[in-house]
Amino acid sequence: MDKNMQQYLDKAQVLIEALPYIQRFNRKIIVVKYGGSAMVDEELKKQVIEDVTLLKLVGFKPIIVHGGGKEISRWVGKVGMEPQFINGLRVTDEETMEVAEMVLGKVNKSLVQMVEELGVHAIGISGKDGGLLKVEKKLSNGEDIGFVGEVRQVNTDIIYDLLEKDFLPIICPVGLDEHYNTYNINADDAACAIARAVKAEKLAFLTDIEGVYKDPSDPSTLISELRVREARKLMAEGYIEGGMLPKLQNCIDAIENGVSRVHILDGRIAHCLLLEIFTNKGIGTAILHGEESRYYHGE
Ligand SMILES: Nc1ncnc2c1ncn2[C@@H]1O[C@H](COP(=O)(O)OP(=O)(O)O)[C@@H](O)[C@H]1O
Ligand SMILES: CC(=O)N[C@@H](CCC(=O)OP(=O)(O)O)C(=O)O
Repeated sequence: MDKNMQQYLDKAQVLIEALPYIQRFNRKIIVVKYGGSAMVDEELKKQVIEDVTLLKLVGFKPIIVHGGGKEISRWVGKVGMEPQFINGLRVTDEETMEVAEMVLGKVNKSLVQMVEELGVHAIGISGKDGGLLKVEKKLSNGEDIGFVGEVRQVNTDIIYDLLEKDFLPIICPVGLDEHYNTYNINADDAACAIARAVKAEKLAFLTDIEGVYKDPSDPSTLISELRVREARKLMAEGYIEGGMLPKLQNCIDAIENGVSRVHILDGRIAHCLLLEIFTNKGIGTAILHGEESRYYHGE
């Protein structure tokens, strides 16, 4: 067989291998939390958007919930303020809230634009639209950190309507409280609340690190399968810091509340989403409820 023919056959084989996964996830909701840390490289950003668009085109129902923490910090710095975080959450005064909402709105529409360019219709909304995310003030260990919201209610109607009309929803983490004040929501919190509310088949957090390390200073301690009780232990013992704290808390929350599969993936790896969904490579960290394996039965 000539070399060209072999290459075509290899490509066909890849598609055939994807078949059981396409069947498994057909019409299923997959929430992709796309973090600001994994948005800094334009080429990678394009690949993430291509992956999500492909998921949509093969019959899944992806929803993107995005962050933009790095970009917000850059703009907060530009207006002469110092970004401040407590336990991975941004201390958000009125001025910071204004900057955050502007930046998140811009990120939102840039993602919409990229999906549209690929020929799929996306609708970008914030948690304010259609009463999507109703919040209460969130405290950090009892401390007031400003306009930081905890999601109390998700209006799933708007999400289902968009999915039914075949739009790809792209959601930014800003919400309203009962008095219609604007709140900044950690994007991991928003993604988890949405995944729970729609009972997503999968929630994937795309970030800028391989996954969860037992010891963040030693990459050989990457954990492939992390059980809820181990995750709690790691947090209690202080192995989890910064932005990984809300992420892991949300992973636990999601897996304990009806989301079937929860993963932390390295958004710096080209096409990490496709690799995770369509192959048995086992990249990143899978958060598991009990003793089950991250690999589907029979694989
Ligand atoms: N034990 C740990 N394992 C992996 N990452 C950790 C750990 N502890 C802290 N981190 C930090 O968490 C960061 C990911 O959180 P964050 O920067 O908020 O990402 P995102 O913007 O994608 O939400 C990593 O870049 C890493 O520096
Ligand atoms: C309250 C809070 O921390 N809000 C986050 C919202 C954006 C976000 O979460 O972005 P990443 O996913 O890129 O970290 C912030 O202001 O940075």
